[in-house]
Amino acid sequence: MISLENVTVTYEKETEPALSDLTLRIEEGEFICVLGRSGAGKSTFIRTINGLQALTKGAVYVSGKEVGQLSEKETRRLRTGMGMIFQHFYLIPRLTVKQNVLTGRLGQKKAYQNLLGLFSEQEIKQADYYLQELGLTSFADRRVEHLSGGQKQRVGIARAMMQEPYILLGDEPVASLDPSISDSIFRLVRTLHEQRHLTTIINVHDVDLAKKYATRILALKKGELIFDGQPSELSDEVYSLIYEEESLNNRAF
Ligand SMILES: Nc1ncnc2c1ncn2[C@@H]1O[C@H](COP(=O)(O)OP(=O)(O)OP(=O)(O)O)[C@@H](O)[C@H]1O
Repeated sequence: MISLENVTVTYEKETEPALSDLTLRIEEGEFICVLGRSGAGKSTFIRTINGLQALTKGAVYVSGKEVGQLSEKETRRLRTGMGMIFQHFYLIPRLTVKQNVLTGRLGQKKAYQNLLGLFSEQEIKQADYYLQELGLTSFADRRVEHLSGGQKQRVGIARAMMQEPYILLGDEPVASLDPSISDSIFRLVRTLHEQRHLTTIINVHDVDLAKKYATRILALKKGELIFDGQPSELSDEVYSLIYEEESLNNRAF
């Protein structure tokens, strides 16, 4: 359902590509974790899927359509179908938990409805449903600036689910959270993934989380795909390859 064909991204003024000739297919309903050292290309990879990243070469297809060739309207529809969760949550601090969750619907509404903050009864019911699913009902009227990191990420997930996405993308969603909270966030995401057959693609630093929750692991190193396999296939050798330091000889001083 998602395919990348020879995708290369080289940022302006950079000599090395951030993604180098990536070709792979992701099927509906997979739970993918993307591993790699800092700067390996994980965020760039996620952005190629939701069309936020211009490609230097190659093409990305989602549901058979080439992402870079969509009209504005089609791009908006594509993004509505993709929920995103982020390391820094990107919530609106002064709004309540429930108001933040409701903003997940804004992409599907007309501008005047957004301006007036109009939500239908059905949307409010849906927000209540996700608040409950994510254990946030008792926080619904609290401003998000007063929540803990784990609670904020649960709001982020509920907001993403309000889009009724068929793809969930996560860019280091647990990087600022402690290990037990990170595990509970992954458990929630895995449950939503299973209930809704969500295709889920998440960047993560923690290899144990990837092994515990993913159905498939990808690893990037300097923009190249160096591992694509089942969690059980991620051996110590592969692990070392992903995370080894560059040798001093190869380092530019
Ligand atoms: N806007 C940009 N302009 C120039 N170079 C960039 C830009 N964004 C990323 N890069 C470079 O591209 C490479 C890949 O970056 P990317 O953010 O995709 O990696 P990452 O694996 O997500 O890293 P991290 O785990 O630190 O978030 C890095 O060398 C980075 O410095």
